Amino acid sequence: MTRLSVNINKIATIRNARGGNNPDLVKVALDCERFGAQGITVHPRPDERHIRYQDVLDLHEVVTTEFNIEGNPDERFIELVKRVKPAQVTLVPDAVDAITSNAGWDTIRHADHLRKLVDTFKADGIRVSIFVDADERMVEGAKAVGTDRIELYTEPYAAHYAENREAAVAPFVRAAQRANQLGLGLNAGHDLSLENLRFFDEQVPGLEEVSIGHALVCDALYFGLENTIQMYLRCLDRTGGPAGF
Ligand SMILES: CC(=O)[C@@H](O)[C@H](O)COP(=O)(O)O
Ligand SMILES: NCC(=O)COP(=O)(O)O
Repeated sequence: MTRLSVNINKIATIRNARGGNNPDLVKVALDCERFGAQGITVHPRPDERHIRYQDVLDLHEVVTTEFNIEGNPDERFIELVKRVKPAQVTLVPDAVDAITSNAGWDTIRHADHLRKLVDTFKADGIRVSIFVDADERMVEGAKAVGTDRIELYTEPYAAHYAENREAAVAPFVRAAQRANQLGLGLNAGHDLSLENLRFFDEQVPGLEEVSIGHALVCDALYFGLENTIQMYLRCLDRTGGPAGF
C-alpha cells in the first residue's frame, strides 16, 4: 500500500497568523501519526512563511514515522538536514519567492550540483528524493546523479484531472514505468486530493509514497483531521475497502 506522508506546512501557516503556538505543530504532527499518517513532511522555506527551522528541530525529537524534509538545498537547508538526519530529504528547485512549488529539477542541466548534494546526504545515511516533472528524460537524469528516489510533481495531473483523467495521468504512468525500469524509488506529491488520489494510485506503477498537505488540511476544516487522514488512507487501500469518501 502506498504510504501517506502528511505535509503540515499549512498548520504552521495558521499558527504563524496569530504569533502564538496555536495550533501546536508538534501536537498536530503526533496526532497525525496517531490518526494513521505513515510520515510527516515539512518544507522549511527561506522566508519561514510557515515551517520554521526551529520547527524542524522540534519535530525531529518526536516524530516516530518517516520524517521527510523538503526544500531548495541552499546552505542553511543543507546544514539543517545534516543536523537532523531525517529518514528522507526531498530536493525541490523552488525560487525563494515562489508562492509554492511549481516545477521539478532539470536533472540534466543541474547534474553536477545534484550529484554533490546526493553524495552529501547519502554519506549521512539519509534517503534522497529528487522532485521532477513527469518527463522520462528527467527521471533518467535523476538516476544518473545517484538519487534513491524521485518525487513526481503532480500539479499538472491535478489541474487536468477533471477534464480528462486518463490523459492527465498518462505522462505520470510513463515516467513511473521508466523509474521502475531504472530501479528508482517512486514518490509523488503536490495538489493531490480526495478527488484525484485514488485514480492516480491505481494507475501509477510502483508508487511508494504520496506527500499531501494543502488539500488535506483544507478537507480537515470540514471533516476533522482524524477523519480526513482516514479518508485519504482509504483512497490508498487496494484491498477493496470503501472509497475514500
Ligand atoms: C514540494 C511540493 O510540491 C510541496 O510539498 C510544497 O512543499 C508545498 O509548499 P507550500 O506548502 O509552501 O505550498
Ligand atoms: N511534496 C508534496 C507535498 O508535500 C504536499 O504538497 P501539497 O499537497 O501541499 O500540494
